[in-house]
Amino acid sequence: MTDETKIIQRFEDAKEQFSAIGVDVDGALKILEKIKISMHCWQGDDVHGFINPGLELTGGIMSTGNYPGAAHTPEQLRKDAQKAFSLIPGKHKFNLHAIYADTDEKVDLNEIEPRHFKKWVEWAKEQEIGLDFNPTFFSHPMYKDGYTLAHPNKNVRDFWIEHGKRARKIAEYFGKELGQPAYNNFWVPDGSKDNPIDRLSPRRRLMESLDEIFSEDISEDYTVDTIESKLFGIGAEAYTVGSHEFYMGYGISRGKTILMDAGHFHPTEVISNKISSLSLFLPKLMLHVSRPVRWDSDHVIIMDDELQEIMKEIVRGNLLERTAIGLDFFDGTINRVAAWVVGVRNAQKALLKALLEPTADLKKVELKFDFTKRLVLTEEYKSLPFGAVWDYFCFMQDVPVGLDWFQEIQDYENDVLNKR
Ligand SMILES: C[C@H](O)[C@H](O)[C@@H](O)C(=O)CO
Ligand SMILES: [Mn+2]
Repeated sequence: MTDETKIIQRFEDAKEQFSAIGVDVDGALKILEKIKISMHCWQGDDVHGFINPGLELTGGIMSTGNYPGAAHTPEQLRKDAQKAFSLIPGKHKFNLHAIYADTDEKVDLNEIEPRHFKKWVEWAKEQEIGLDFNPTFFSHPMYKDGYTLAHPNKNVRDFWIEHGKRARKIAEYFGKELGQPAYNNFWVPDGSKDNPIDRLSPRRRLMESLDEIFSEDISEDYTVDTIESKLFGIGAEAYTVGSHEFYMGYGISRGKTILMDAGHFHPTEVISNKISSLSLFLPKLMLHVSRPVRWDSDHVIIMDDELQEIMKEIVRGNLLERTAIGLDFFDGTINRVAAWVVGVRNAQKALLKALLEPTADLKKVELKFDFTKRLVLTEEYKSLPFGAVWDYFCFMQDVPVGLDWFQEIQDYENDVLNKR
C-alpha cells in the first residue's frame, strides 16, 4: 500500500467509527478548513521588533532562551513565517505588533502610519492571508515608571493616546486592503510592583485615555478593537490597571471586544470557563491561546486539557463565527519556526477533536441528568481515532502528514537559520 492509500484507508475506517456515533466527519473538516488562526509575529524574534530592536523588552513580559536563528529583519521574519505557514493546513492570519513596522524611515510609535506597513500588506496579499495588529505600549522610553495610558503625566498619556489612534488607522488599512477585518488588540501593561494607595485614579485615567483613542468611529468591516486584561506582570505584581473587571466593564459599556489570554488569570482560573459567560453579553470575543506554566510564562501550547476545553467551549457553544483565535507564546529556547508550527497545528487539532464530538447527543444525556452516561461516553470518545482524520486533513490540504514537517524544519534550520 502506498502512503497515500494508507492515509485514505485509515481515514475511511475512522470515519466509520465517528459516523457510528452520529458525527458528520466531512462536515467537521469543511468547518475546520475555514477557521483562521492568528499566528503572532513575536514568536519569531523574541518580541524585539524593528523600530527600536536594541531596547530592553519591558512591560513586565519576558522571553528566555538563545536558540540560534531569530529573525533580525522584516524579510527574515516573513521568510520564517512563510515556512511555518507552508507546514500548516489552511489559510490563516499573521498578527503584527506596531514595533514590527517595515520602513527605512526613523519613525516613532506616535508617528507610524499605514505606509510603514505597506510591505506587510503586499506580502499578506501574496500569501493570501489576513493581518491582525497590536499597538505596542512597552519597550519604549515613554513607558515611564511602569505606566503609559494611565500615567499621571498628561504628556506621557498623550504620546500613547496618539500611538493608539494611529494603530487603529493601520488596522483599518489592513482590513480595507485585505478584505477581512484586522483585530487590533490593546494590551496595556500599566501597573505597580507593590500595593498602591490609589487604585482608582489610574483606572479612571486608563478609561479616559481609551475613550479618547476610540473616539473616532471606524467600521468593524475593517478593524475590530479588542482589549486584553491581565492579572500581573513582572514588576507589576501587586496591581495591574487593566484588570479583568476593568475590561469587562469597559468592553460591555463601550461595545468593545474583550480578549482573554489563557495566562492572564489566577493559576487555577481557566478561560475555557469564561467564554460562555462573555458570549452572552458581547457579540464577539478574542482569545490569546497561551500556556502558563506557574505564571504567565507564554510557553508554546500543547494538546493539554485546557487547550481542548477552550476549543470545546467554542464549538459546543456554536461560537466559531464570533470568536477570533489568536496565539500568544514566545519561547526562545527552541526552534522558533517549529514553535509556530506546533502551536498552530495543536490549536487546529484541538478544534478538530471538538468538531468530532456528538455534542447534541451529549447535551441530551446531560438534560436527563444521566451523569454516569455523560462520563462514560466522553471518556470513551477520547480514544476514537481522530489522528487518522487529522492526517487526512493535512494530506488533503497538501501539507506534510504526521512528523514529516519536522524534517523540513531541520533542513530550514541548517540551510537558513544557522547561517544568520
Ligand atoms: C506581546 C503581546 O502584546 C503580549 O504577549 C500580550 O498579548 C500579553 O499577553 C502580555 O502578557
Ligand atoms: Mn496576550
